[in-house]
Amino acid sequence: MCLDNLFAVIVAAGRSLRMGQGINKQLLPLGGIPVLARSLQVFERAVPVKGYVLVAGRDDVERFNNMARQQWFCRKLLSVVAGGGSRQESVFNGLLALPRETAVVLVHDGARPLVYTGLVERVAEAAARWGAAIAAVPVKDTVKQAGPDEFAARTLPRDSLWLAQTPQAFHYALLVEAHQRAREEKITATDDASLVEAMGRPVKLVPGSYRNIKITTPEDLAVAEALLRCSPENGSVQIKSGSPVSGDGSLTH
Ligand SMILES: Nc1ccn([C@@H]2O[C@H](COP(=O)(O)OP(=O)(O)OP(=O)(O)O)[C@@H](O)[C@H]2O)c(=O)n1
Ligand SMILES: C[C@](O)(CO)[C@H](O)COP(=O)(O)O
Repeated sequence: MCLDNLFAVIVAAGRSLRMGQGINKQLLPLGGIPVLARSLQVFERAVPVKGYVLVAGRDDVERFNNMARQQWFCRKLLSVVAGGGSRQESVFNGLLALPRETAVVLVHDGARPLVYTGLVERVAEAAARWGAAIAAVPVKDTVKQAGPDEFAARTLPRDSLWLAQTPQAFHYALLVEAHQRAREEKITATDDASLVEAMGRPVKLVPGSYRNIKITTPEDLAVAEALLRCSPENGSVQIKSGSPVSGDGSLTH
């Protein structure tokens, strides 16, 4: 599938509970620019992206729309819609607001402001080719699965573990179907790729960047500030030796 009709959904309708009481992390300054503004600017600069829908908290729709258009000069912004009680619901609301001609859709967390155009484009290209693709990075720590009372029940084989990031990209019809089936079958997930996997469809892993962190707790903002002051724009991970790598450089899993 070609990338002629590539659109995006940027989700920013969460409650920022892990950041602290009464804070909207999307508007916290990062290097003097709001977190969300940084994320949106990357999609403004990503040439293949024709436009995007922003999903905001129900009480923030008008405010985010005004800021995006008047302060952040978001020319590709198609509309701002209200989110839902979960990230999954917010994504679905965004999908329904996209143009009918959408062929491939990118879904990105507004809380990941250090994303960069190269990663957006690579994930979109992989999704156009394979149907579904996500940015991901290899796990660096050893991961334990907890049993009851927080005793380590199992150590997971680190070589096969990746941390999913966003953007995540899909053939539009596939992602809409995955969300619709999840609603019917009461499947909930913390990322969109899980819903596609639940349909038995493969999801390509595209090497992301350890810089592409999600601003979740206060420490993340401090890390992001430090990252802004150092390391290159696109710190893509080096593909691990021995990982199955397909011709386009993305990884199978
Ligand atoms: N109902 C929701 C929940 C999350 N998100 C968005 O999904 C991204 C990832 O979610 P997360 O980092 O968990 O954000 P919050 O839900 O705001 O964080 P918390 O769980 O700490 O409240 C964020 O950009 C967030 O705004 C959303 O649009 N709608
Ligand atoms: C989609 C995601 O960013 C992939 O790592 C993550 O699952 C979002 O989780 P959150 O709890 O909604 O932040």
